[in-house]
This record gives sequence, C-alpha cells and structure tokens, in this order.
Amino acid sequence: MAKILGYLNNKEYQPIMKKTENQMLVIFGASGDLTARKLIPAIFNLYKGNDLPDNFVVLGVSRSDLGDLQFRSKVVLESTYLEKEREEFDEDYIQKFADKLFYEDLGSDYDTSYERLEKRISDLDQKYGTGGNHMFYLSTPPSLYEPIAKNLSDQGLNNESTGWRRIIVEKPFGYSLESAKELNDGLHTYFKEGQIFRIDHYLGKETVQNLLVTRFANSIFEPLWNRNYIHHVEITNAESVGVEKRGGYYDKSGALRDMFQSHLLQIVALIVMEPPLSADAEEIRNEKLKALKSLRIMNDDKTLFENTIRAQYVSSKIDGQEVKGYREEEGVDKNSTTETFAAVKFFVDNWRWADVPFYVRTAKRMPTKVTEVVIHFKTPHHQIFKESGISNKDNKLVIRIQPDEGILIKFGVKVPGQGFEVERANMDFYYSSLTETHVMEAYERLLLDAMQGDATLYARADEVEAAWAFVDPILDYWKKGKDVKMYGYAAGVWGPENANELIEGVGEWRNPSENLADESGYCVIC
Ligand SMILES: NC(=O)C1=CN([C@@H]2O[C@H](COP(=O)(O)OP(=O)(O)OC[C@H]3O[C@@H](n4cnc5c(N)ncnc54)[C@H](OP(=O)(O)O)[C@@H]3O)[C@@H](O)[C@H]2O)C=CC1
Ligand SMILES: O=C1O[C@H](COP(=O)(O)O)[C@@H](O)[C@H](O)[C@H]1O
Repeated sequence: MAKILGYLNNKEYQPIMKKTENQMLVIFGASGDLTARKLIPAIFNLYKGNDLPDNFVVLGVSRSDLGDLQFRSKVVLESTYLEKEREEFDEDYIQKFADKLFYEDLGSDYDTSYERLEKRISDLDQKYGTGGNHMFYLSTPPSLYEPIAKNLSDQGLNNESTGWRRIIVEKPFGYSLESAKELNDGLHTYFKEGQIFRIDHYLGKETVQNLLVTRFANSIFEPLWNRNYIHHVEITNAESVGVEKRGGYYDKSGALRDMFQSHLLQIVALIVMEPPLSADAEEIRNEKLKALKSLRIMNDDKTLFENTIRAQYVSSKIDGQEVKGYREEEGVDKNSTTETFAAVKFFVDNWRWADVPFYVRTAKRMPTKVTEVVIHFKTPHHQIFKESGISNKDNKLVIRIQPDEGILIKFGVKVPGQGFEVERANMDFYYSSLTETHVMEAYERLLLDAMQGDATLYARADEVEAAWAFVDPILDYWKKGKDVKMYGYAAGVWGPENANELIEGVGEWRNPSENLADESGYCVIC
C-alpha cells in the first residue's frame, strides 16, 4: 500500500512513503468525463501533496482534435473540476502542473496513429526523463480495452526491457462471466497479469480498506466474526442522484452490474475473507478469491425468485421539485427493464459463515447518499433483562463507508436508577477525528498505488470472474422476466416496499437517515 499511517506520540499521523519512480501516465479517453472529473483532479492532488516523482508527465490520448494547450485548458486551466484549486493556488503553481500535461490525437486511422503515438511517447520520455516507465490508463468505452492493448503490443509498448509497462483498466470489466473471461484472455495475450491493474474505486476508499484493519488489527472483533455470534449482515449502497448524464451506459448495465458485481462484492469479500498471512497483495487477493468462491450460487428459479428483488425509480417530487422517473431520463429506453434498485439475499458456504444470511441492496434515487455495512449480532442465549424489551439483537456494528466515514457500535447499557432497565447506547468513531490532514480520494490513492506497482487494492482476474459467476445466474433469471416483477419506487424513497419482504425473517433494513421524499409508495411496473 502506498501510505501506511504510523501513530506518533504527539497524536499526529505520519505517512510512511514508498518510492514512486519517474514515469509517464498515458490516458486513453483523455477527452472524456472520467479524465476531467476524477483522473486529473486526482493527479493534481498528488502534485499538491508532493507525491509525484520528479520526472512525471501525463499524455492524454483520444480521437478529439486537441493540442497540448487545448487539453491543458480543458482539464486544468478552465476545468470546473479544478475551480476551487485555481482559487486556492497561485497561477504559476497551477501552470506548472498544467505544463506536465500533453495530448496526442489518435484520429481514426489506428495503424498509423499508434506508430505516431509510440514516437510521441519516446520523445517525451527522452525530453522529460520519465525513465521508460509507462502506465497506460484505459478510460475509454470497454469495447476498446482489448484493441488498445493489442495496438500497444504491436508497437512494443508492452515490452518491459527498457522500463516497466502497466495497464489500468476501468470498469465495467465485462458484461457477464463469459465476456469477462474473454476480456481477461484478450488482455493476457498482450500483458502479463502482473502488469494489469483492474480498477475498483471502492477499494481506494479509506473506510473500505479499514475493514481489513478493523478485522485483523484488533482482537476484539475477530473472535466474534463468525456464525456463532453474527445473526446477519446487511449492506446498503444508496445514491440520491439518478443516472445523470450516463443513461446510455446505465441502461445497458443496471444496478446489479454497475455496483453489485464490482464494488459491493468486493466489500462482501473483505467481510467474508479469512485472515491473510500478511498484508501482501497476493495474500490478500488469494483470500478474497476464496471468499468470492464460497458465495452460494443461486441457480434455480425458486431460489432466485425468493432471494432477489429489482425495481426502477418512477417520477416523484423531492423537496417540492419534480424528479424524472428512470424511463424519462436521457439515453434510457422508454420501455426499459433495467433495474435501478437491486436487493439480494445470499449465503456463504464455508465453515465461518454457514447459515448466516447476507442482505445487500443498492440503488439510485434514494433519500440520501450512503454506503454502510451493518453486522447484526445474535441475541444472547439466555436473556435476564428481557422485561426491558432490549435484547442483544440490538447489538450492531455499523461500518460507515461514506459519508461521515466511521464505525458505530450499538449496545445496551443500564439506565441509572433502580432495577435493570436497559437502554441503547452508541459508541461512535468518526474518521475525520483522526486527522486534520488530507485523506486521499479513492482515485488518488489507487493511481499512486499503481504508480508504485502495488496491486493490493486492484481486483485480480480470478476475483472478477468469481464475482461474475455469482451474478450471472441472477442476471439470466431477471432477463427471462417470467415471474420476476420490476417494481417501481418513487424517486427519493428507500426502494420498493417489497424489498422488506426479503429481510422480514430477520428484522428490517436499517434506515441510515431520514426519508427526504415528499411522496412514497410502490407499484408493479411489469
Ligand atoms: N464517468 C464516470 O463517472 C465513470 C466512468 N467509468 C468508466 O470509465 C470509462 C470512461 O468513461 P467516461 O469518461 O465517462 O466516458 P466518455 O464517453 O466521457 O469518454 C470516453 C472517452 O473515450 C474516448 N475514445 C473513444 N474512442 C476512442 C479510441 N478509439 N481511442 C481512444 N479514445 C477513444 C473518447 O474520446 P474521443 O471521442 O475524443 O475519442 C472519450 O475521451 C468507461 O469505461 C466508463 O465505464 C467508470 C466509473 C465511473
Ligand atoms: O462505479 C460507479 O460508482 C458510482 C458511485 O461511486 P461513489 O464513489 O460516488 O459511491 C456510481 O454513481 C456509478 O453509477 C458507478 O458506475
């Protein structure tokens, strides 16, 4: 990992630095949204934090007709995503950063343009001393991942004889198990697994990484972390926004592919996994793989019917404002059957987790943006304070991944006075109380890790395939559409009421915040 927090006596946290070698970052899809919104701001933060090596340049690549100066204006000097930074820092400082950025227009003739690209990379290498180390970031439509890898290989740009060569691949990584395998095979034709970094930005979030530390750096949680003490596990990932400008992409994807297959199953893997031998990337990824392989695959219609729910948001009013339904969004088919809400109940078939149900839900247009993991502990086997109505079932460990990152423990305490009246109490830890210093954003952290060759927080080929193997039967079942209803939920509520049926046997979904919607209700769309 790039930075490890060391605790000093004066209660300040000091990052322990790893070396970042001189290098060039080549971004394919440089004229796109992700580059301007996430990648360049992340690189600016690394620049600000002195985390970039002395000799470092970014070469943006796409088909748009831009030059170096236009690219610098677009993504730095006039970018809305760096407005605050331009106000905070003087012009020279910003310009010095912008001067590290270059652009190569690929045009549409790929054969000659890749020769030209190779020459440009070599010229920049010579001029700026980037040491022949090249990181290729594929931020293009996924259909181009393999062709780009091939074109790079044809130009010898995968060859590590004069420096290291790495390739970062954006999500979605495949559309199904079969396509993910094809993509892995395709990439492996041109790059070795050790050169491939599959990004999952949730793994770059501090609190997701903290799941590992909470579990394996303490002795108070791990002894309870099993079927003997845990009643069920609940994960909520809610976004208040709709599909925004990505309707075209989202309509072919849906909540299960977009969030569940990648980010949420990675979180599940970190909860389920056995302790790794060490914090080494391969050790951690081996354990995550075993965890993903132990998810019980649901492959009969009855199980799939009983354990999965999908829904779409319909138009509503939030804070008095009209909000579009999913089918009215730009780029979305008017008769779309793509889910914007997915809830899945499943089991993990291994010694630690046998019979413990996991409930995971993810959706757009919910009342608020929140991601949290809730570990619900079992009721004590003998209850001596049961008159108070509070049992150990209320013991919960809530790991808040975002926002207000932190950990909350809910437990029972005695109400002062006569008798044994039990009241709920909260023990709350906020990440923000740890340090005033800058906490790296996910993309910033992941870019720096890849620049340092650390793949711990990147998904390995076999992990991605194991996640697809679990998700594929659900997608196939939903596609059949036969008895699978597409429920509707008013934009701004916690999904369809039917989602409660999924979790009814063990209680109800935890409500992480007030319901902000003016209207609520549900219906059956199809
Ligand atoms: N935006 C986001 O929030 C997120 C995006 N992603 C993923 O990141 C990737 C990029 O997304 P996003 O930026 O939103 O998409 P955009 O559609 O905004 O950008 C796509 C980019 O790819 C470029 N492109 C198209 N064809 C080629 C080509 N043949 N060679 C090189 N570049 C090409 C386009 O530029 P031009 O037309 O000039 O060639 C454009 O710069 C996608 O895989 C997406 O799934 C993942 C998570 C979040
Ligand atoms: O990968 C994606 O993630 C975002 C949510 O990310 P977050 O860090 O804001 O929680 C989601 O909006 C998008 O649809 C999905 O592709």
